[in-house]
Amino acid sequence: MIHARSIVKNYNGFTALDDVSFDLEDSGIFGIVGHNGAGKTTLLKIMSGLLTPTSGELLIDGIDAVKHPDALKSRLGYLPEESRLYENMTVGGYLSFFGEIYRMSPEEIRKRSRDILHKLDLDAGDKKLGELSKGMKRKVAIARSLIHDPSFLVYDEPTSGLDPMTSRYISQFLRSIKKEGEKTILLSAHNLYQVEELCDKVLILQRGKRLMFGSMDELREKFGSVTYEIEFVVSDRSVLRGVLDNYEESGGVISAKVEDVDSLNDLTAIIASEGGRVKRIESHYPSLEEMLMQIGR
Ligand SMILES: Nc1ncnc2c1ncn2[C@@H]1O[C@H](COP(=O)(O)OP(=O)(O)OP(=O)(O)O)[C@@H](O)[C@H]1O
Repeated sequence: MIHARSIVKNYNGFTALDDVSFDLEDSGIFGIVGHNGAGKTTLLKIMSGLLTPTSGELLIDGIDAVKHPDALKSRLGYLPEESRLYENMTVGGYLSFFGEIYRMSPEEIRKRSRDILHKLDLDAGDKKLGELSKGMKRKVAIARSLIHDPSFLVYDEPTSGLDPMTSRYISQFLRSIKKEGEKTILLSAHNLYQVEELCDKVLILQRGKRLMFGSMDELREKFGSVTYEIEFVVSDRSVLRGVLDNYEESGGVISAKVEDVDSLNDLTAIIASEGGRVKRIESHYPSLEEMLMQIGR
């Protein structure tokens, strides 16, 4: 469905994207993450035909998006990081304006606007766009991206700057679109918990380069840093010397973090041989946030 090959983008000699490739075969939600300046917006703009890459190939649904970005237009719904709305228009007027650009009939526009606004739980009445709250404005921008029922959505930071309730609502809304199974959604986000929760695949960019790409499970595996939390009791703590140096104790129960499975096996063998008892072992997989913190800029 989407094939990106060796995408490079130079801005006046500065390389913002450096040889980025990936393939997406199915519908679903695909997240792009990375620190500030990693190249997320640049990649999303290229994906939506707003920016031409310096080199590289991009095929979306068989369309060459580098040579024929206009051919993508009717299939694409783009949500920029900050959308400027026409302050004096009403929500209905605004959606009609864009529906007409996509040559939709007044009836189609009315029906589609009603459905989308209902799904987004947005009832702005006759208020002008300039009078709406930030969350409502974001919902209007999302409604606009969907008015022509595109199959491919490119959302730059869809929930940035929104309160937790609105942000959650938009996440759920994206999940409901995903459930319908007809659209591919590409999004960038700094809210990494949201990305973990929503996205089928994640691309991690670091200074313009593809650092990792895959499902959360694949990323965790590649990262290879499962740690273990263990709670146990053992009467003679001196047996832990050299095996477990840092631990906490409360009410006779020792709790500790163990960095790998071999150390965990060594520790549980000692506990058993000393007549102790393991109360709990939990594996801890790194979150996307922990991965990005470890990766650094
Ligand atoms: N028009 C431009 N001219 C020159 N440099 C640019 C331009 N647009 C972006 N850049 C540079 O390209 C790099 C990537 O920018 P981009 O906006 O794609 O990053 P980002 O990952 O979206 O960042 P953020 O998370 O802060 O939004 C940055 O170093 C930025 O300064």
